[in-house]
Amino acid sequence: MIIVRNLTKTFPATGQEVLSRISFQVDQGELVGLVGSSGTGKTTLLRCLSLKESWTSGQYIYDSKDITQIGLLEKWKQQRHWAYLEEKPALNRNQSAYKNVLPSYVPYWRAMLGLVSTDERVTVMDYLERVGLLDQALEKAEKLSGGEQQRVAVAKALLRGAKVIFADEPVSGLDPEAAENVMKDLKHICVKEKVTIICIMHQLELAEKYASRIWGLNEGRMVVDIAGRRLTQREKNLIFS
Ligand SMILES: Nc1ncnc2c1ncn2[C@@H]1O[C@H](COP(=O)(O)OP(=O)(O)OP(=O)(O)O)[C@@H](O)[C@H]1O
Repeated sequence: MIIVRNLTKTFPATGQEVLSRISFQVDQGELVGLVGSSGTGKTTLLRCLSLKESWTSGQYIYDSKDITQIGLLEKWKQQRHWAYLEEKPALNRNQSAYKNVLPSYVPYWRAMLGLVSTDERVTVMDYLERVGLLDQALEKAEKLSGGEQQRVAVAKALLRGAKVIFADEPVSGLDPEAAENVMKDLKHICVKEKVTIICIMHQLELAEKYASRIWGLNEGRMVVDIAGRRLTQREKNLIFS
């Protein structure tokens, strides 16, 4: 479970308060759709939650541990339970999906030398199957569609044992069908693997359809925090006005 109290972020260079006293609670296995107009602080919120960005103030509790009180080493260990999915996954385009995923499960040097046991190979293939990529496992990453590349990134996160995935617009740039498929995958993973996913979404309809929780940000404030469903016009006005 994640509990955040009064998260505030000011960038020292500009003095701009980008996030203002944001508080929420998220249970394990939730799929949170984070929506809001451009420049309202969605990426900054995701980066703060994944500790890629420092907090100006606030309290952060994850699995009953107060993250705001722990040292650098503990924070680094904590981050290993989390994965950050970029809009465009950083994959080795000349390597197969399988080889891209392998180092997330076995040490890099063993993956490079091919020193992989049958058990490890089966586990990696099993995870590729879970994200619907079994048939494309040996396909070079450059041959995979945008949606399939996102699935490779998800398989990597799952193999690393990620309990929380922060996804920065994972369906941006995908055609509508691919976007729906990625969202279905993410939803499936939340339910089956009990992974929590916090996902920036530009398409409100997808958030309404797939998210179990919707957060609306407006000028750095959380103006809507509701269970996933169609938003009322009033809620849309609060977020997008
Ligand atoms: N490193 C930084 N230093 C100073 N200001 C920043 C920095 N990063 C972001 N900002 C500012 O913070 C505000 C929120 O930016 P952010 O990228 O979080 O918004 P967003 O909602 O994700 O936007 P978009 O939907 O366009 O990606 C913007 O005004 C931006 O200029």
